[in-house]
Amino acid sequence: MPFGESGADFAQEGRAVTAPTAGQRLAVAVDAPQHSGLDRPLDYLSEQALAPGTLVRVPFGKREVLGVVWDTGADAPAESMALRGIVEHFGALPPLPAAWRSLVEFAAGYYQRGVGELALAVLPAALRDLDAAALERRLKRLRKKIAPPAAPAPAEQASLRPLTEAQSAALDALRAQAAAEPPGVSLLHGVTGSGKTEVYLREAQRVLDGGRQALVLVPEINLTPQLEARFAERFPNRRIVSLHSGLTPAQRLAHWLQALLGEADLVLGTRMAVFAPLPRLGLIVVDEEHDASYKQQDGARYSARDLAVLRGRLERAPVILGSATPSLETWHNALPIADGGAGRYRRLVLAGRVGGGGLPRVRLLDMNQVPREQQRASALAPALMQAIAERIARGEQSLLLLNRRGYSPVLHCLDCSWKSGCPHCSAWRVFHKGDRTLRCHHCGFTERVPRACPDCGNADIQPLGRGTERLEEQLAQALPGARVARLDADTTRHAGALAAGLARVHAGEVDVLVGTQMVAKGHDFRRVTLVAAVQPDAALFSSDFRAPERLFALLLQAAGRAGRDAAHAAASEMWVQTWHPQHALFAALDRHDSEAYAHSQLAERRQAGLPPYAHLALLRADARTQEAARAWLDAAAALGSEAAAAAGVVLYPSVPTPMQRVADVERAQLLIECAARPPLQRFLAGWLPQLQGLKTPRVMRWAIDVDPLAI
Ligand SMILES: Nc1ncnc2c1ncn2[C@@H]1O[C@H](COP(=O)(O)OP(=O)(O)OP(=O)(O)O)[C@@H](O)[C@H]1O
Ligand SMILES: [Zn+2]
Repeated sequence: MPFGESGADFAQEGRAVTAPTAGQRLAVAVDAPQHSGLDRPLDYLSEQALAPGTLVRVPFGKREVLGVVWDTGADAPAESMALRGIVEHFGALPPLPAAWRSLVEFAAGYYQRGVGELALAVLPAALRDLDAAALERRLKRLRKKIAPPAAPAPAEQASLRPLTEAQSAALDALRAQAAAEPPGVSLLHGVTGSGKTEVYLREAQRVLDGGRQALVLVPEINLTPQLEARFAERFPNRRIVSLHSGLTPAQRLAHWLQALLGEADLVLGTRMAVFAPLPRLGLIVVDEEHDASYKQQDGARYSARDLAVLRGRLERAPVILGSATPSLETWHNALPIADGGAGRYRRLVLAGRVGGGGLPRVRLLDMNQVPREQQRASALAPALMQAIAERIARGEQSLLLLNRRGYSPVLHCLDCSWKSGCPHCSAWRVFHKGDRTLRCHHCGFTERVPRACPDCGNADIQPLGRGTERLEEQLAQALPGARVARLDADTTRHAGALAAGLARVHAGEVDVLVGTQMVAKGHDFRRVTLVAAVQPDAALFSSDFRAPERLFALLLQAAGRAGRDAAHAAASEMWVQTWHPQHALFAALDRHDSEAYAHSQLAERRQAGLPPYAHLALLRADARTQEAARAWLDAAAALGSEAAAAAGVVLYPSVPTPMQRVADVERAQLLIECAARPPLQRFLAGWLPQLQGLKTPRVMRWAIDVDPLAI
């Protein structure tokens, strides 16, 4: 359907008036928080019959707000005369599809939010500021701006390069899967550089050729501009829109409208895009499905990966979860029941790299063997520095991963015990040498570096530990003439800086790239032959049970940036500087064996009764004092203890969160655990509304996090 016509079908000439005397009764979802008593859709009257999914403006208290017609009643009975009328409806837009409403309804129930709260949170914010007339004007402008796409060229297919055998096999399986009823979920488990993206592209092609829409989710779109470019290049005659938080409100609205109107063929976006309304949805891809950024960390704390799977089921669309290092949840789901798994997904394997190059050789550098003075003098052991110098001499690139930005994580006084703490958080303030500041990475509190120790006046205050800024400086000193670049949140603050930095690496204008995890993900670097993890040990002993899983994924991803050009693969290496070279995680890394590592981790999780063998939720409380937060959680636990016991749900004692104080707010949490999901869900649904009645300190906030990623 050409763009120019699509809106017109839905236009209604009349507008509903504010106070109808009779009419249709509508349940309208509006933004009202869970457990406010108004968290179910509210009843209104409309003179005109409106379909569920229609966007409306309704009076709410003293305001007029955006709402979504959720249900429609029969003709309004007499007593409903007291109901307020809607203000108007957005007749120029088609109603949001039923599957969209089902998705929101499920997500609200599962993550314990109000339906309206979630529905409105996932609609573009710009919609709230528009009335129906303004929206119509927007649509007109949009239609003018966007020329109808040229007909897809049939020649596209011809110029494609041949698939590898593994890619063909995976595609055959995916096609069989897509034709099945229901199509189900496939895990595309492909080592780094195995050509997963090509598989997504071919599947997207099939779906677009069939007149359907494709939804492709990526962890962080800004980190991988290359991926967007690849889709644009492959489908020059298709309309591709993106949805992510980097867009202006107007852009986001325009892209969302094109998705809803069926005008966008392919939506490429971050987690929020899982809620993009797509009337012709035919495929969902979740790239790097293990990535933690699929979990929303505030408001409705949903997992876009999990919702993508649900959405596929609701809309009978095949779902592809792609990763070189699948999450343990996904592993479990992809493991046959006979092998102790859940047998829900089908696993497709791309075992080798495109072009037949091998994966980089892993070299564990035992830091215990490095003399003290050398450790103090440089972040990199001499052998590693030497290896980098050799790369430079050969015209190859090296990539150094250090997950800490700034110059040093803390400053300290050599005389007294002063350290650069944050007065507002339980954290150190990081020394940034570039602008000579101490900055808190949690609350943002920033000050000039003091000239002398604030406690004892000693002028000798020194950086302790190393961040990316310091590593960059040391490399520049140790490798005179080398072109060293750094990519982290500090150097990429300005729009376009990251893309420009990556472009320089791709163009071969950089010899050594230093960066945080943003350099490890997804990039198809062609000249990198050495990757080094400078200081990965901290995660080995974290209190968070998921930390090793995340570290393993990060290191394997990082290793995957080396030797992607088969010509250089044989000489490519992944160095790891560690104090614990015997650790099982490194042994698995050494063999690039994500399968064995996943199995051993799953066995540990099973024994410890942790996800995916148990289901968790976290109740969090923020208050002025730790006592107040804990007292509230304890009262909440007391309220729920009987029902919990009856349901087989365990309520653990309240504890301070690992980062206890942020911006002068004390934080505590209470872990909730159950062996099965449904009783946990039922318990939460019964318990949380009761918490509304608890006596709450004046300054306090609480929130529930279902399937928390970090505990
Ligand atoms: N059939 C093919 N023939 C030739 N080159 C290919 C083929 N498929 C993919 N490639 C190329 O191989 C490289 C690796 O592919 P791609 O980036 O898709 O791998 P990936 O599995 O997504 O990797 P990662 O998980 O590391 O991001 C790319 O440069 C891509 O263009
Ligand atoms: Zn702070």
